[in-house]
Amino acid sequence: FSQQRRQRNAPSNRLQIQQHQRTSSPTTHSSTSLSLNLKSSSPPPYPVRVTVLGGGNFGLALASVVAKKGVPTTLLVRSEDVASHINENHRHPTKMSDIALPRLVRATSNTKEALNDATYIIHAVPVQYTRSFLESIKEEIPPNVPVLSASKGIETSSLGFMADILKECLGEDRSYAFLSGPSFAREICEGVATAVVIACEDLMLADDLAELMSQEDFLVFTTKDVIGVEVGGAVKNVIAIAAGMCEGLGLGTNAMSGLVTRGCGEMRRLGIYLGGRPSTISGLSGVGDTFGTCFGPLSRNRRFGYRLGKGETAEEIKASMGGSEVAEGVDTSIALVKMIKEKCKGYRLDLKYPILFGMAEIIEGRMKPMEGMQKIMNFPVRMENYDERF
Ligand SMILES: NC(=O)C1=CN([C@@H]2O[C@H](COP(=O)(O)OP(=O)(O)OC[C@H]3O[C@@H](n4cnc5c(N)ncnc54)[C@H](O)[C@@H]3O)[C@@H](O)[C@H]2O)C=CC1
Ligand SMILES: O=C(CO)COP(=O)(O)O
Repeated sequence: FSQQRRQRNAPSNRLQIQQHQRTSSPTTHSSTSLSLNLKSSSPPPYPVRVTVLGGGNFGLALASVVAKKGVPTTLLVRSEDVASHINENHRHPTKMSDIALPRLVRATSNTKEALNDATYIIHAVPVQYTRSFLESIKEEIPPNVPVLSASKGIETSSLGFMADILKECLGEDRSYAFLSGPSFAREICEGVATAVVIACEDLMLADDLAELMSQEDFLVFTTKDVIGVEVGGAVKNVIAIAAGMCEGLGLGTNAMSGLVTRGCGEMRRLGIYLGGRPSTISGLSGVGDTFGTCFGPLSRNRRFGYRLGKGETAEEIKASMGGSEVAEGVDTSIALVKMIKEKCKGYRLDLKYPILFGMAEIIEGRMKPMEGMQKIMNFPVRMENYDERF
């Protein structure tokens, strides 16, 4: 990565970001919101420009984070009208439109203009659209520019994680990093304290990105465990659908807590099987994000599950969302089960991953939500943790 940075005329020393109190106030910070007041920093001491791919809620949030550090940030959106609206009004016309974006966020629908001088690219396009989107713009993406992905899930067509899709679309030689953790776009934009983790095999790049984004209210940890982080981000959305469904069915706190805990057990089992670390699964991107998504009010996946529990079908709910918002857990649930069958060896995988398999059946309409819950609850007596046997 140092070599890549030199190629982009940046100094080869690590980012030396001075820390001082932020002078500007967050955009629409409510007086009751918790701010950690930890730190703030000036922009990096050499020219950095960040391009964010994806004008959805999370693209807007991450563009705001970077711009608040004083870094010019370009948001690539698909519609020229949306770009003009953002540039004129400093807010998105429909997504979190009550929230003002920092002035350093500029939007464009012109791919070349967005990408030609990018130092870093942040990818926040939903997983299932990622491949076609990247294929359509990849000629304009300069070589060597590192990509930080913020998307969570598994592609239904390839059964790959974001790391696989990115390498297939943009090449094995480029550096990739992955941001995850409990981080709802709206709370980030409101300046409410948020902690995330950035995973990258190259810890120097993870550190640089963490320093680029860290500020008061946005705390960034790093790890080398890419697979652990990606498993957590994908599986927690499926667990969130299950948690929402539990609530929609009118089940209580005991049932929901039991289900979420057992779901985290399946996440841990899969993560370890695929080469992730148990500590990553119990960290921000695994259990941490599961807490936020299952028990907080903001999750779209949880809302999706709630409606399933109330009797709507997955197709009806998807149709009502109209493609303007994603609940990544829906497609990921189907992909997860196929991927487990393909990659994990063993007999009766459905007994090893009863919640993940059960949720896929419910989402595909092969089992009713209450039937699925009963199946999950009626398991024979066994030890709580399989690792206790060793
Ligand atoms: N919204 C949030 O709070 C968080 C979202 N994420 C992740 O970020 C990723 C992006 O999610 P959001 O920004 O919330 O999306 P969103 O639900 O706000 O919007 C979906 C976006 O997808 C874009 N889109 C639709 N069809 C497309 C296509 N064919 N090609 C390119 N783009 C297309 C639309 O422009 C739309 O803005 C997801 O993987 C999500 O799991 C991660 C953490 C928090
Ligand atoms: O990943 C998220 C928060 O960390 C967002 O979750 P939802 O997509 O369910 O809203």
